[in-house]
Amino acid sequence: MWILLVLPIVAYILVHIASSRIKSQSKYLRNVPGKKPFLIFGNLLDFLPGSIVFLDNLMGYLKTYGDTILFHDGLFSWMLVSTDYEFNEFMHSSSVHIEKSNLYHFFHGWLGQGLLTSFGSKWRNHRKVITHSFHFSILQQFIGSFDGVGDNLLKKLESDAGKDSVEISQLISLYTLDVICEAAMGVKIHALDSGNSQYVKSIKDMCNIVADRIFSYLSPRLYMLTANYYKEKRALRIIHKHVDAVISQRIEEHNQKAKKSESSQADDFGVKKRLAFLDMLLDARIDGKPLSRKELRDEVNTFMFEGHDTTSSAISFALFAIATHPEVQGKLFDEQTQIFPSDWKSAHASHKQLMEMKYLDMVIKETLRLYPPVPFYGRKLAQDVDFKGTLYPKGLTVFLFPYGCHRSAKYFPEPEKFIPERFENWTGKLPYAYTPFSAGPRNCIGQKFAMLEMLAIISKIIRKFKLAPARPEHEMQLAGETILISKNGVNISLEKRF
Ligand code: HEM
Repeated sequence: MWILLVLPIVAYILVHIASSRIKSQSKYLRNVPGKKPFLIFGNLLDFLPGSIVFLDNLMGYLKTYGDTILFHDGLFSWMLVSTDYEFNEFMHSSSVHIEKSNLYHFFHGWLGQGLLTSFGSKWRNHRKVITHSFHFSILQQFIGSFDGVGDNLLKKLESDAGKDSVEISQLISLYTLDVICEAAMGVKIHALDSGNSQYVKSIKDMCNIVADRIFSYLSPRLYMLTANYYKEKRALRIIHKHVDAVISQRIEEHNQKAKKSESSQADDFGVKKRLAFLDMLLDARIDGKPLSRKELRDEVNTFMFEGHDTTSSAISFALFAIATHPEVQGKLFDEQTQIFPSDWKSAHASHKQLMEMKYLDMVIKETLRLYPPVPFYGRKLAQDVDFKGTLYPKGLTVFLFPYGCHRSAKYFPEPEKFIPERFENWTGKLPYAYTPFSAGPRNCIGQKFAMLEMLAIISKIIRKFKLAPARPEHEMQLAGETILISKNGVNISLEKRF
């Protein structure tokens, strides 16, 4: 009975919200095309299957309606998706519209106000001090980690050599987790050896939970009734406990630093001290003050998230592309044997040698074009924007969509084909059409680290193994979650070269 009373009230409120929104928006977003929204569901019904249809449907919208379109996110809230070059240039280069969209709230429990999620003066101050940690001279010391952990990855892959079909993305993801853990915190977690330790499992759980939440459309209150809510709480407890313990240990060591000589230090986890990002954060000062424990934790967690799934996605897709393009693999192997004429089987690449791998560099760039690990990212307009005669309202969510730009024939001829040579003379060409690492003030701070890591590990793998398509050939199901993944794995086959 009560429902008969409540329903009209709810309907009245919804219509009221809708009409007042429409009224207040009438001078905005005039003539911006998009699929007609359906009642309060907007365009959401097209996206109900979730991440598996997200990229294709958005691509379909862009093809049908134009380069800059409106997407109705249900309950009358609008999002703008754009692959228009000038609009991309405007958004990326702006130092005003740098706040992330509301979708990033799902990260807050984990990453707090780290570099990815913060904005305003907090972001500016942190970006300034953290930029020093990514100086070339500091990045060079991580090459040892890429190589050491890489040897362990090769051993694991060896046991799969000769099989018809090997799913590589899980192992690669443990490799990148081991690497980033050494780099961010200076500790070994041996993810490759014990992939289901509580900490490793909790990080994986958090990546999945955030991706699920983005596509679940549940309100925060209803989310609290789901199993994921409790899984998230548990995962965060484990992650925060682990990171807090490492921070405490490092602070203790920093306090005792003067008493010990650097060279004799080795921590409880057995890593001889090369400086980790955390060490540099401990030395950082903002307005003369050190970062608080919470700030340190947020930054470390941000590196752990941004620094492992992204590179893992890129390396897995690169190996898939190499396995399915024998002519590309031939050129890659020739380049390796030229750089290491006598010892290609065992060489540990130096920074200088990594920089000589020009063809591999192009293969990685082409991989990041076809398979950008971050297929989209969102901003919130900080003020009204008048762009090419259209007024966009303050607060509007803007989706920047590298996956769409990278696959547009306007910017890349034959966009579906894997052609590394297109990057031969790329420098300076259309920088806002190719943004795997974003661009402008909020670009990826870890770009150089990631490029070195990818060069180092792919060089090792292609010197050790000849890659080939899986038997039967594997067709990947790409899905745009927070990271680009293949829902059915990334399968190839490997033969040992020696
Ligand atoms: C292939 C590997 C990588 C790709 C494709 C990638 C891509 C990106 C993209 C597109 C953004 C912008 C995201 C947004 O606006 O929401 C970003 C931001 C960021 N990335 Fe990366 N990333 C990679 C590796 C790394 C690594 C290895 C690290 C750390 C060691 C890292 C740390 C960060 C951080 C801290 C930010 C936030 C920067 C800021 O807002 O100031 N990334 N990355």
